[in-house]
Amino acid sequence: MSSSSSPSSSRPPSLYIGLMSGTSLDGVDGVLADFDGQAVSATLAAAYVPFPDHLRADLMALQAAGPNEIEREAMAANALAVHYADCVAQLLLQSGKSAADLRMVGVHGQTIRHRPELGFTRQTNNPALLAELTGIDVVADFRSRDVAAGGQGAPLVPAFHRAIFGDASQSRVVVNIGGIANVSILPAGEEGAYGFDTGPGNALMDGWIQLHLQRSYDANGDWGASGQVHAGLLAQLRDEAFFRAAPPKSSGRDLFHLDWLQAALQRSGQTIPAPDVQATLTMLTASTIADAIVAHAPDAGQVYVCGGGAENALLMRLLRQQLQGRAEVQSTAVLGVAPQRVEALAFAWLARRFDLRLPGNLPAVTGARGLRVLGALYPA
Ligand SMILES: Nc1ncnc2c1ncn2[C@@H]1O[C@H](COP(=O)(O)OP(=O)(O)OP(=O)(O)O)[C@@H](O)[C@H]1O
Ligand SMILES: CC(=O)N[C@H]1[C@@H]2OC[C@@H](O2)[C@@H](O)[C@@H]1O[C@H](C)C(=O)O
Repeated sequence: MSSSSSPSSSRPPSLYIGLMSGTSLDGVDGVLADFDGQAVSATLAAAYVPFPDHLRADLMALQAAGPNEIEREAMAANALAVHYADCVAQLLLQSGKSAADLRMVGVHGQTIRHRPELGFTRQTNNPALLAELTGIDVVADFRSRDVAAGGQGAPLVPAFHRAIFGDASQSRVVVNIGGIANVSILPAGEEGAYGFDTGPGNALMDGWIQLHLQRSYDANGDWGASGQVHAGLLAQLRDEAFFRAAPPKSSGRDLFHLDWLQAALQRSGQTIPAPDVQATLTMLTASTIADAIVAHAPDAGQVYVCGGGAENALLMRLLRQQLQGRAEVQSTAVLGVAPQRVEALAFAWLARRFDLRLPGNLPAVTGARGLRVLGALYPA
């Protein structure tokens, strides 16, 4: 991938925006990318719009059952669309493009419930409002069709990781550490990409530091680094059926939330200092990712990390420690894509797939009955 100027005017518009707001609930990451055929040819702009505290709190409250949910969800969806539109405006400004130059916006929405075993996953959003506010065609709801075909609807990024990070001669693993973590296993060559959610990424660490220090995340992992990993608590946390389950598997805040942690703390029967709990949660994320790699990609020598977790120095150190002698662990930045841009770029890529009516899922990853075109169109 390279950075380049505007596309040739002799070919049809090939500019897409991807917007991702993930399980961390921190805000929306956006990119504006150009495509050549099916492949990303350049990223022209990147932007991040943080959510205000009240929207974050409203979205957090929607992760579990509560009163008047329908209205609260609808209002949160409207507020989200306004922030998405703000992100689109920033991307247009940065790149010097106008809405008319754009082909589509691919927007993930905000996961507020993920229950594929019940036949649904819900990414709340108001794509009609986003189309109205931006004047650009919007593609949304990328997960439902895969779930309708019997799949998990997640993770979706392995197909994109294969397209952008796959290598002809080297086996690679890409790890996305957002609120939840997922791995993509990319054997050398074009075939056989595989992947699944490994469990918590930053979500529990974020929740714990918020509870104790009222900070939204543990910058650099400094607070965790001031504590000691508690072996007993780590064992309690790792004794979760999800970690032992065979793929296909996906997860969310439906399972990994603060009450899940509090229950394990109670079972441990001890009062553990808060920084030690943070150190233990960081080790939980690192060790469950490493276990997944060792079990499913023992020969992959190169591990590339993306998502906000790549910024957590303690987490990266623990992951390197866990994989020492097996794999080199680096950020996707060394492959030319900043770690915080990867997921947003994935949704620009999924919008392009939709536009070309090409499948976006990998049945081997999600467990769907077959390849499916993902997304629904809201014309400008
Ligand atoms: N400097 C930093 N130090 C430590 N952690 C960081 C730093 N910057 C970001 N993070 C972590 O990354 C998180 C955001 O990551 P990201 O944007 O990948 O999440 P997301 O889009 O919600 O992901 P997903 O959809 O994959 O769950 C923050 O909540 C925080 O925990
Ligand atoms: C249901 C849902 O929103 N899942 C997210 C979440 O965040 C990380 C992990 O869990 C992954 O399964 C997925 O996101 C990425 C973008 C994916 O679909 O690949």
